[in-house]
Amino acid sequence: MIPRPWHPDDGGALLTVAEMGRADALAVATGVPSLALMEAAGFAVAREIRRRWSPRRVAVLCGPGNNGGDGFVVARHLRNAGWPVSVHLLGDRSALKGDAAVNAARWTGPIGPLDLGALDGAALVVDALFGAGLTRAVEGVAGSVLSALVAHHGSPPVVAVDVPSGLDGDSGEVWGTAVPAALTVTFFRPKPGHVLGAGRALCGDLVVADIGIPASVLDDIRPAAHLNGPHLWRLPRPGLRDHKYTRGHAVVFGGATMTGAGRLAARAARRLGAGLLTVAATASALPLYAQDAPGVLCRAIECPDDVETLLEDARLNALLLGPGAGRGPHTAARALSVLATGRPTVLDADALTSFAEDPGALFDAVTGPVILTPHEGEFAAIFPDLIEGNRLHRVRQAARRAGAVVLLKGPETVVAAPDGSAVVSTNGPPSLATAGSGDVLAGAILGLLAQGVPGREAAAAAAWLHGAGARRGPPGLIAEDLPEAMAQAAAALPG
Ligand SMILES: NC(=O)C1=CN([C@@H]2O[C@H](COP(=O)(O)OP(=O)(O)OC[C@H]3O[C@@H](n4cnc5c(N)ncnc54)[C@H](O)[C@@H]3O)[C@@H](O)[C@H]2O)[C@H](O)CC1
Ligand SMILES: [K+]
Repeated sequence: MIPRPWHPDDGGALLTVAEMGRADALAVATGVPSLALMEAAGFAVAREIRRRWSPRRVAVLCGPGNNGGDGFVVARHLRNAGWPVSVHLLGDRSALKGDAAVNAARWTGPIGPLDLGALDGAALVVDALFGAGLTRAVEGVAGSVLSALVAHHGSPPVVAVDVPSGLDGDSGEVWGTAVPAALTVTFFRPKPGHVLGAGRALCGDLVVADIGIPASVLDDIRPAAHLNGPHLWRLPRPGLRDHKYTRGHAVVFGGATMTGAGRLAARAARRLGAGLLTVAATASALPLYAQDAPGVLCRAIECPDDVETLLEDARLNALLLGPGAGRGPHTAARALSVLATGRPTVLDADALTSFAEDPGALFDAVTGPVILTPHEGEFAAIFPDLIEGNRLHRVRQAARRAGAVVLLKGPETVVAAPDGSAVVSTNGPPSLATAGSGDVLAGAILGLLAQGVPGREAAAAAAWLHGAGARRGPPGLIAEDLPEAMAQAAAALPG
């Protein structure tokens, strides 16, 4: 039975290169010969090729390590199926070791050198040059071949073994040059680099093949990163005995002039199930909030004392500050008052940038469950030393430093918790890049917090529903469409 190709919505663990190496070793320790793993890997790549293309001239480019070893297995299976196959090796055959050497010996055809001539007449190229072992930019003749393949713009199509050569499997960043693949076949579980940054586009179709590594190895590895999906969290479902007072009472601190952001957040919180929603804003702005949604409660706050009085009400169990708040000391001061309650709190937008001069003041004030929801610019404002490099590492470090869940928005939204666990969300379509989309996301998290969903799960679930809701919407999606679309996506989930 050919396994259904893995789809990003399948979710599941993301294994770093090191974790994948441990999975390999644990599998071997359970009695699975490493040679069997290589055979299964190469067989899977050949199988996926044969599923997609009719027989044609294939050039298999083999590197000096086990990625190259996989390539020899691919070549053997394609030739056994009657395909015309040529193999081109980087480096000397005598330098091959272990399973790669065994499979080079099992290849009974000629082994040519890796050079630009290897591509002549090829109607398909198998990239088995470098995989998990890549440690630096590919140079020399291999670099020239990669550059030539890049220049060919996918003609002939390239099939990458494990990862496209040149791609860092952990970060999705490129070491110098990397070849865009029409198809990437990886093994056991995807790597962060398959779903982050440049890696997402470079991989083309991603197939995650089962090569015989028992899933039980994950119990030992305990992977820190997961692809987001409904299996990671549970949405609250109101029961027969529930009523508005049992489904939480959320508060949106609304802007005095920019009221749109607060209104979107309030709508999202209610659509995600908050029982009661109070908008706290200046008296002059309240009519705008009230007329927008009759179901919203309004509370005038004109000064810090009014905020303190409001927060004395312990029924207000989830708080959001930031959308439309305006950047400055007044917003920072209000954020500190909100954080002092220790109640589940979402800080977004200006509630983050207002601490740009002193991020430590924000982090020191975090005592309860707090979720920060910056986009890249707001992230840079409060984590100025974490703006370069591996996205997963950056957000993890930020979460640890802040002692809060950090959700960094982008084409791949990353949610990290202070304990190092992280979730990558890749289901958000480009249509989410529209004004107000972030306000809706912050409000959705608030709505789930109000119903008792823990911070990390609330952020992950909201991020996933944000993408799923947007994908249900029209291409010309506007933020106003999102709360209801997200509620529909939530309703469509089983259980
Ligand atoms: N369960 C598994 O993980 C399986 C993995 N398989 C395949 O094995 C490769 C990883 O093999 P490895 O030998 O560790 O590394 P590579 O083949 O990716 O790299 C070869 C070798 O190249 C050297 N090197 C690194 N960077 C450069 C560079 N820029 N220029 C030149 N040389 C470089 C370095 O010494 C590397 O060791 C994995 O991707 C899978 O395809 C198993 O076959 C199946 C199970
Ligand atoms: K490769």
